[in-house]
Amino acid sequence: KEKVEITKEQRALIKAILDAYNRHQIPQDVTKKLLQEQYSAEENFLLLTEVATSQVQVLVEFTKNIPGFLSLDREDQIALLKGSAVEAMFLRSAQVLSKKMPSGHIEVLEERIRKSGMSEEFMTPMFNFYKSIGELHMTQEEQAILTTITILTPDRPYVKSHEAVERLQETMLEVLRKLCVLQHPQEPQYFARLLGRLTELRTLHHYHAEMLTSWKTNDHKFTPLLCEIWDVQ
Ligand SMILES: CC(C)NC(=O)n1c(-c2ccccc2)cc2c1CN(S(=O)(=O)c1cccs1)CC2
Repeated sequence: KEKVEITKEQRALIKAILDAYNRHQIPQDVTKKLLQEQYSAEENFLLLTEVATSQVQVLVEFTKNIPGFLSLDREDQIALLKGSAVEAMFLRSAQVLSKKMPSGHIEVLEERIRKSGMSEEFMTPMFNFYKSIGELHMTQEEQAILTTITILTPDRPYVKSHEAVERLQETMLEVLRKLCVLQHPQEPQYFARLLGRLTELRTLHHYHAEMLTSWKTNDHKFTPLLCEIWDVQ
């Protein structure tokens, strides 16, 4: 039986990331709006745009607190943010939905999301992903570090210093591996299941790109920040 121990440095890393993750949350009022009275598909779309935009702002702030991120090449920092924004948004959405919410809130949120002009074939994989994340019952640390690993993916488009990013990601992967062994001793495959979710995230990223084109054709407007981070228009 492997004796797993988290080093002092790794504990400091976990603390830094968890603090940043908890400090940079989407403002409650923005997500609360999603729960208010009945909206039309158009209004739901606008609300999601607002929530997604605020999530990107939160993502940028969170990323700046990832140890080592700001020492990366400046252009690589942008490439990593743009490459991971959609996946980080779906991960955060899944975490929002898997949180203990007052009964009925989840259903209302799901209803708002379903009725926002999104194509049906995108709904199924998206809600399957939310469900598969919810079933993992991730701890806060695991959520924060999994988001960090997603951001530090070396093979995003236009990343130049692949090795520098890979080194940072490997450090985070080792921390997550140890956390999984320590926090889920009965599930030896838990770490592998978490990494499997990252693969599922990439397929959602692909669906999302297709969605954007369909929204564009139906003349849906996005905010300048979403257009910038998603390379739209
Ligand atoms: C919490 C934030 C990050 N989640 C969020 O913005 N959601 C949520 C969501 C999930 C669970 C709880 C609350 C909200 C569902 C969807 C989005 C955004 N996208 S989108 O970015 O493609 C978008 C499409 C049109 C305008 S913005 C569409 C799907």
